[in-house]
Amino acid sequence: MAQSTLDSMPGASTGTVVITEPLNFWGGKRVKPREEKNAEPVFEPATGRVLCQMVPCGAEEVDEAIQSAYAAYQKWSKMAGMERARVMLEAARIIRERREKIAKLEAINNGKTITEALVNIDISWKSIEYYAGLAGTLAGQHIQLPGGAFAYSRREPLGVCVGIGAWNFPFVIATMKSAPALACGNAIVYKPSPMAPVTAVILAEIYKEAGVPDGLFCVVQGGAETGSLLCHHPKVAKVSFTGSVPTGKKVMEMSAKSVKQVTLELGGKSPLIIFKDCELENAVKGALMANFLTQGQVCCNGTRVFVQREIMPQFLEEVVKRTKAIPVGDPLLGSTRMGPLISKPQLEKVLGFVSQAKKEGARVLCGGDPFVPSDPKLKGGYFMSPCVLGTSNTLVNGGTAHAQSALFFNTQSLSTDNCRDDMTCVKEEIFGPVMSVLPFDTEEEVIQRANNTTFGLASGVFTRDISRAHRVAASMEAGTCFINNYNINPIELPFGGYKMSGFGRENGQVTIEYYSQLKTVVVEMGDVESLF
Ligand SMILES: NC(=O)c1ccc[n+]([C@@H]2O[C@H](COP(=O)([O-])OP(=O)(O)OC[C@H]3O[C@@H](n4cnc5c(N)ncnc54)[C@H](O)[C@@H]3O)[C@@H](O)[C@H]2O)c1
Ligand SMILES: O=CCc1c[nH]cn1
Repeated sequence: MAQSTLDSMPGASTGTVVITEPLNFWGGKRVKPREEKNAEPVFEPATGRVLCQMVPCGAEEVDEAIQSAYAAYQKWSKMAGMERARVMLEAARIIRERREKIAKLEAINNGKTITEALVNIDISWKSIEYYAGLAGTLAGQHIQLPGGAFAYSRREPLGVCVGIGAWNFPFVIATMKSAPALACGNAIVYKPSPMAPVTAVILAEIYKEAGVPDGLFCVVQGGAETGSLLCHHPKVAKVSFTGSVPTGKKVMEMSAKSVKQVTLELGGKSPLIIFKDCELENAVKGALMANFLTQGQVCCNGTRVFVQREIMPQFLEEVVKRTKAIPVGDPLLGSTRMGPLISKPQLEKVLGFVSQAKKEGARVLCGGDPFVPSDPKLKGGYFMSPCVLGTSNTLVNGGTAHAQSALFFNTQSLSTDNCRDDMTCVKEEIFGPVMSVLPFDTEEEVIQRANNTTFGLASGVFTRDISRAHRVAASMEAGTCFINNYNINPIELPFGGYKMSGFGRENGQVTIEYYSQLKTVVVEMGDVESLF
């Protein structure tokens, strides 16, 4: 049974898959929902068809999963790091071997293109390999004390951790949380997003096949209520959350009641700053990578694109030309570069942001409309054309933008900048394929404007001036700054937010700190000197 969903993948095409197997996993096996009455349909975004039913877990099921994780933790935490590493490496190997099938299922459930889904699955097995490599290195310190006494510290796991994930990177988020957690000797109960529930259970089966104790990686399905049960459970030591700021605040509040450790990976509205001395073609490519991966549904996207005024016309001409050329359509075709958004409400929300932007004075330079692919089976899908919002007087009235630059950008009185910092589309996270382009004049000004947000997940700068690049990177109030590229997030690099984009880190060595704790052991070698 474990393999049947994946086994149907090689021949599967968009609009053909229906999943009926249970999506919960604990005690080493898939578990049927106790009652089906609260089942929610999960849609295939490319077609609008029902892919499966997601049945939320109630209190008893959550408790069963956590008890099973706790039992597994008792065994796993006593194993040496090298022994854990061996099992994890086997899990990474199995994922690598099945990468095409898992990627296909991910693309069907999420709508991201198969090309991106394959990259995501590769990040996932690399994450497990990376933390397997660190598992054997976990160690404490020896500290000599006066009189022959000494102390040592032990790096110990936390216990049962909970992972709560967003829908945009379902398999990646499940591995990014479980890999460091397991390397440190913890067990983890993972709740995927109710909109993307199908691949977390595949990961659970793979860990089991690789040899983890039954219960070590559990999957409970559900939405807010199930998430809240997890955050309140007394046997849970830590909650690692990926999602929106409003939900993150709730998770923190609930976890505070029993003083659970928390990692929050939240949303963003990141700035990408393009100076006039940049290599323009790379800057344009960077802006597209910063905005349109996974249909723009990426937390660290650089959606506020600040372009130095002198190069705005050339930049816009090129960025609009390339955006218009993005092939939108069937996510399972190798030639597609943009699939559907995750859901109908998300599509409507994003289109609503575009309408609002127009009302507030922005000009749609391209896209921003519902898109109906020519393939009849995709008629019910949640597609839209990728959108660039910019300045009204570029690329209009015929003539090239370049020719118009003297008129509209070099003469103060004629410059009409329709994307402004106070617009909704520039202030709020849209989470769709919408790029807002804003002009700027000086470095000092753009740094101030870039940081003028409550978010702080990522940032980027394109310039050939090496000193400026590092000066700007140091000034950004954000967890990451990309210089002359964007959205490069290999597993070795710490990832996380400043300000309201969250705290704690995922990826990189530092994440070991967030899934372990130090115990100090003090050893007396002589007699006790008592004051009493
Ligand atoms: N920083 C990062 O690494 C990162 C990565 C991916 C997505 N995100 C962010 O996630 C958001 C999009 O994802 P989303 O729409 O799934 O976010 P969301 O906050 O709506 O949901 C995230 C998860 O929280 C669960 N949840 C909802 N209410 C809950 C509650 N009261 N208690 C416990 N759990 C609850 C959901 O079921 C889901 O699993 C965006 O803001 C995006 O920027 C951040
Ligand atoms: O949506 C965010 C995706 C991401 C990239 N690296 C870590 N999370």
